Amino acid sequence: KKTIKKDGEPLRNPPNTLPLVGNGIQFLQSRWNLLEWFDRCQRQFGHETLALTVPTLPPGALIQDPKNLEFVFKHEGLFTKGMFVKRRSWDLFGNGIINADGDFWKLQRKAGLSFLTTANLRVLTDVALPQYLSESITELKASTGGQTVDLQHIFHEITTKLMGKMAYNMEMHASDTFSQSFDYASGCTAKRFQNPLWPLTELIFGHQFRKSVSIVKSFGRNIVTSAVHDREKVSSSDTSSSGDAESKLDQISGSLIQSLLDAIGDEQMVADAALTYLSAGRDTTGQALTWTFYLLMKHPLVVTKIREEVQHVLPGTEKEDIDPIKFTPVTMPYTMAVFYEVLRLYPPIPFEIRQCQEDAALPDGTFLPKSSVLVWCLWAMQRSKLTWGDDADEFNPSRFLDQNGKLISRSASEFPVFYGGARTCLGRKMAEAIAVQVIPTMAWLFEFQPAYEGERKSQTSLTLPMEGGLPVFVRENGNRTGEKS
Ligand code: HEM
Repeated sequence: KKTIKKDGEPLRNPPNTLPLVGNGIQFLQSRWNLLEWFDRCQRQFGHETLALTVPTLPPGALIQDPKNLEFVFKHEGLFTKGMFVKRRSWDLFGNGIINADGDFWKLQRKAGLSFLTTANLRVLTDVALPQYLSESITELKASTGGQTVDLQHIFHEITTKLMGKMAYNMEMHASDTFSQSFDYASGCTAKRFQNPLWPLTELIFGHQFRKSVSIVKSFGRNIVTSAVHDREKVSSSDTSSSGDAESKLDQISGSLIQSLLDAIGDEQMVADAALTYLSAGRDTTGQALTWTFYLLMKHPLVVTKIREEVQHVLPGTEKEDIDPIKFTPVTMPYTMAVFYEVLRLYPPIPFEIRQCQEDAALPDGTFLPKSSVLVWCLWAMQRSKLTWGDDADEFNPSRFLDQNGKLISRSASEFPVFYGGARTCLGRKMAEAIAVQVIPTMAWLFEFQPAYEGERKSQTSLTLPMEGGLPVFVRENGNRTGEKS
């Protein structure tokens, strides 16, 4: 029987590997402890590839070297999600793009590309986002009387409304039953990757999970029904429009679901695809904004610099004059650097798993037999001093800027937050467009103070939601000069 080897020898084991159970007990820990354990692996072993063993599961390897990751990105067909990932995430995502390979993946990717066009992103930045941002600002202004506000909810609401309207032509909210059921189901799906006995555990404790999945699936069917209804309405009505901002948004609303219906046809599969896009688009971005403000509250000098950038782009701006449309990745390099630095330390997708479809050899000489499982932990890799220097643990947005203040781009293998190669994230530009408007607008208008003590952690999920949200006190920022108050 072939085994994972390097230079004819088994790989070294990570810390806390036990006889018989290998890393099985380790994986049963909470998400937060697991992230810390992966971080210990990179601190102790650098870029070395390590063995991961869990009884009953295929042999695994933990890769930590960007060179190995580059190889994985270049050989998408060799390292796919495979049955290991699909079996665990099937209930939630079915045939959705995150789970799909081959032609069905291509169809969904093509539909996504026709949704995320430059013209549609322009409607997002010029019409939809300013509108939803302004609704959140109104809510925050109404909360300056000393009550606590959950910023994670505020950001989740912005991204939910955006995806709901633009992708599906539906009004969606972060507090919808669907959203809560999805969060619960996502947590249970993540636990399946940590617990080899999940089929048994769910047989006994899986009632709530099954209920949540059923609510999520029924919501997916609603999205499709509503899209089919929209189609019938459009074909029987006059489609001429005035060309004003509101009608531009109406024209493109639902373009993702319509492209999916065109490309796939089968309504159950379209529902799976729609739910997957919804999760990919709104959760990641909402969470990234939440961690951004968590870090900004700890780093007031960074807030000052963001405000200076606002002043530079909008000179003479007064209290209520802020025009977020002017904030773009080109005009706001410092804000972009802040966003990238947050993504480095708090990657919304903190782990990745792939399965070898054939025997393979990594650039560092590791041999992987067919069906082996390959794991990398972005959370840990992006804290590596070998890749990011001695200050890798510090929040330092300047590492993404050159001497002239221009953004430095890092290779996908060193900075894999948006993945790399053929399956690189389709929504990167959308996420950046949202971040570059939301961060400076909120930082300019408000002062946030923590309404919690200690550190915030992530709850177990497929992405990186903050456990318990981000409760803050809000007050309006009286000082618009960009200087520290
Ligand atoms: C900060 C925000 C975001 C981050 C960090 C992020 C990260 C990622 C990562 C790591 C993957 C690869 C996942 C995997 O296959 O295991 C991915 C895929 C994907 N992302 Fe994003 N994403 C973000 C925002 C968005 C947005 C706004 C959209 C818009 C709809 C989006 C759409 C997608 C899609 C469709 C895929 C699947 C691509 C494929 O398999 O070909 N993402 N993203």
